[in-house]
Amino acid sequence: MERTVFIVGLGLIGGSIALAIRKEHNVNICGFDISEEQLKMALSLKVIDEAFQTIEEGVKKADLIILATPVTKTERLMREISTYELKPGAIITDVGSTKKRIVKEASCLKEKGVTFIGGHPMAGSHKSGVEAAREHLFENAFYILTPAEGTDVRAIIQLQNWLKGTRATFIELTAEQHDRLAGAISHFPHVIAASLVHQIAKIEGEDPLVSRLAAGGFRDITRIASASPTMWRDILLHNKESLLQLLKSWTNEMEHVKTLIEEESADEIFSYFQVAKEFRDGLPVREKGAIPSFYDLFVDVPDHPGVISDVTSILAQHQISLTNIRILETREDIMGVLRLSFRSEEDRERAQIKLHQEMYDTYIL
Ligand SMILES: NC(=O)C1=CN([C@@H]2O[C@H](COP(=O)(O)OP(=O)(O)OC[C@H]3O[C@@H](n4cnc5c(N)ncnc54)[C@H](O)[C@@H]3O)[C@@H](O)[C@H]2O)C=CC1
Ligand SMILES: O=C(O)C(=O)Cc1ccc(O)cc1
Repeated sequence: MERTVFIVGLGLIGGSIALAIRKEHNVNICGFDISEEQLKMALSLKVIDEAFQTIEEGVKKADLIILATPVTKTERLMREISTYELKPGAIITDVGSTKKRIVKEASCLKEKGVTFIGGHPMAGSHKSGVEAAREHLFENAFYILTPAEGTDVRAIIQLQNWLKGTRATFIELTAEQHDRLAGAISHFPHVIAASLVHQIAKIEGEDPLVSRLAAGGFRDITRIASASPTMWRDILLHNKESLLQLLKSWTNEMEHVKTLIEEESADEIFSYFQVAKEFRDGLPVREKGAIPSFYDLFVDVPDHPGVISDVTSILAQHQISLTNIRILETREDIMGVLRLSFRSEEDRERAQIKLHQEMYDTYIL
C-alpha cells in the first residue's frame, strides 16, 4: 500500500525535505501551507502530489507528518494536531531551529499512539519559500534528532530511513544540548550579523560612501542577515535562555577587547587574533555546519570585459561545475577578484590547476 507523507509548511525546508524523500521512496506527498500561493506553487513545482485545505484532513492518513513552519507556529501546532484523528503508529517530526519548547509541547501527542521525534537539519540558506527548495540542500550536513527519553528506537530508525534521501549525517542530542550549541554556532552569530548591518546603516546616515565600500567582504560575513525576519524572530523568542547567556559572555569579551585597544596592548591584541585563527583553522571543513562551508577559490582578474566568460569557459572545457560566481567589488584598482564556489574540494583543486595553466593567479582563503 502506498504510504503518505504530510508536510505542514511548504517553504525552503519543507520543500527540500519533500524532494529528498521523493528521491528515495515511492510515496504520496501531501502538504498544507497557510499561504495559498506557496501551496499552489508547491503543487505546480511537483514538490507535493496533493494539497490540503486543512491540517486535520492531512494528518488523518499520514504515516509521516513533518512540521516545517517557523518555530513558534510549530509549538502551537502540537496542541492543535493532538486534537485530531491520527493514524496509529504514525511518526511526527519537525525541522525547527530550536528544540526545547517544541519537544516539551510535543508530550501531548504521547497519548495519541504516535511518536514525536524532534529534528533539525543543520543546513539551509538565507532564502525562503518553496521556489528555493533543493533536493541536495542537506547533503553532508548534520541532521540533529532529539528523541525524548524512552522513545522507541525502531521509530528513530524508521524516521532516519524516511529521511535517508537527505544524505545527511544523523546525530542525537538532548533538546537542551541542541539549543545550547545551536545558540552558539547559529543563533547568536545571526544576531551579530544583523547588528553589524545596523551599525553600517547608522554610519550611512553620516557618510553614504560606506555602503559602496561594504559591497565585498562585509556582504559576505553578513549574508545571513538577509534571512527571513519571521523565522529569526521566532528562534530568538524560543532560545531566550541560551542567547541571554551568550550575550553576557560576548559583552564581557568585547569589554576585554576594548581594554586591549585603549591600552594599546600590541602583544595581547596579536595573541587574541592568533588564538582565534588557530581555533578557526582547526575547525572541520568537510561537513556542512549550520553555517555552510563553501569551496571557494579566489581569482585575480584584470578589469576588462570578457574575462568572466574566459574563466567560466576554461572551467566548462574541463567539465568543472560552479555553484556560484561573484565579482568582489571592493578594489577599485586595475585587478579585480572573482570568487568561484564549487561543490567539492576536488572540483576546486582541479579548477585551480586549470586556471594556473592559463596564467591566472588563484588563492584559497
Ligand atoms: N531557512 C533555513 O536555513 C533553515 C530553517 N530551519 C527551520 O525550518 C523551519 C521553516 O523554515 P523555512 O523553510 O526556511 O521557512 P520558509 O519561510 O521558507 O517556509 C515556512 C513556511 O511555513 C508556512 N507557514 C507559516 N505558518 C504556518 C502555519 N500556521 N500553518 C501552515 N504553514 C505555515 C509559510 O507560509 C511558509 O511557506 C523553521 O522552523 C526554521 O527554524 C531549519 C534549518 C535551516
Ligand atoms: O544560510 C545559512 O548560513 C544558515 O545558517 C542557514 C540555517 C539557518 C537556520 C538553521 O537552523 C540552520 C541553518
